[in-house]
Amino acid sequence: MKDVYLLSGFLGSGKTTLLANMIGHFKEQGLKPAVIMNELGELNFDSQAVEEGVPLKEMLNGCICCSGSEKTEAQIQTLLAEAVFDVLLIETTGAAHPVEALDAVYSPLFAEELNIKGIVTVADSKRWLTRNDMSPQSRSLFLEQIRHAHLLLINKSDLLSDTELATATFEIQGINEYAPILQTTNAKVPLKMLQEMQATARPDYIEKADLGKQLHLSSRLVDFTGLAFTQQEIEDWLRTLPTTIYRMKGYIPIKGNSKPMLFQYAYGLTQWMPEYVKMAPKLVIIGDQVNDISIIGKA
Ligand SMILES: Nc1nc2c(ncn2[C@@H]2O[C@H](COP(=O)(O)OP(=O)(O)OP(=O)(O)O)[C@@H](O)[C@H]2O)c(=O)[nH]1
Repeated sequence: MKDVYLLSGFLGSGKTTLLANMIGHFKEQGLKPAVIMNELGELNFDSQAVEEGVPLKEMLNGCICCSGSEKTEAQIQTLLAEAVFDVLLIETTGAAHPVEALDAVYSPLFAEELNIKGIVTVADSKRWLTRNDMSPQSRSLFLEQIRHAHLLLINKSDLLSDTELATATFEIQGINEYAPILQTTNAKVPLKMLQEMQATARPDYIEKADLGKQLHLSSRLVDFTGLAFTQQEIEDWLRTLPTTIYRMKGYIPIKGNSKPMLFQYAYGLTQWMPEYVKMAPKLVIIGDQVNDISIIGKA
């Protein structure tokens, strides 16, 4: 399995600086990192931060979330097919919502090959103190990026006084009490903290994880091999789920159909599409407390 890290944070918060640090860490361990970066502009200046020899896919003119998750899926598939790497680092644009970013990298097609370690959010501490000057939309995105992080860096701590830093840390911790939180300068994070991240609910992990950890935004892969449902049964099951299940995608075996149907669920809306290739009947579920929900057809 290849570990995947998503780097989230506002424009200029220090994501590229973190990316360079992480590449250094993994190389020291003898691991080969690959990188997907995306920029809103025409030219990606940040890619200069990635050293030569690191497989790099750039997505220009869009971000992971709004250019469609298919594009990211295709890029990851190309990387898996063509490049030799152990760890995948994905820098999202500052405008990316973390749920969308996670959604884009979690496909049933390669769920068994990738181990999503989670989202590292770089929070610009200086900006945090002046967040009330931001537009309501930007401020809300800033909060979402903090709320859904699996590891939180309170970066640019060198620009704050001790009192300001304590205030920022206390306030940010109040929004996300589950993620480990670290005050950083130049996004310097110890390798151990990265290695301890885990956002994928695998059976062995579910048993071991303590309750606090299970509250994170996480994903879960369900295998429907040997089962079949009617679309109505699935729709009825969806209505029993909590609103903190944000997203599902995958292939669901339907009674009377020889091939599982492509299924998408986002914010209460479902979409069914016939699939002409026989895909493995697997479904990815993304949400908070994803381990706790009961799965249709499973005891
Ligand atoms: N003072 C200070 N500057 C920092 C720190 N971390 C990063 N910077 C600087 O902040 C600027 C932005 O850092 P980047 O790493 O490019 O931030 P980014 O989030 O990738 O920015 P975008 O790609 O524009 O979204 C750079 O000039 C960094 O050198 C820090 O802890 N303290």
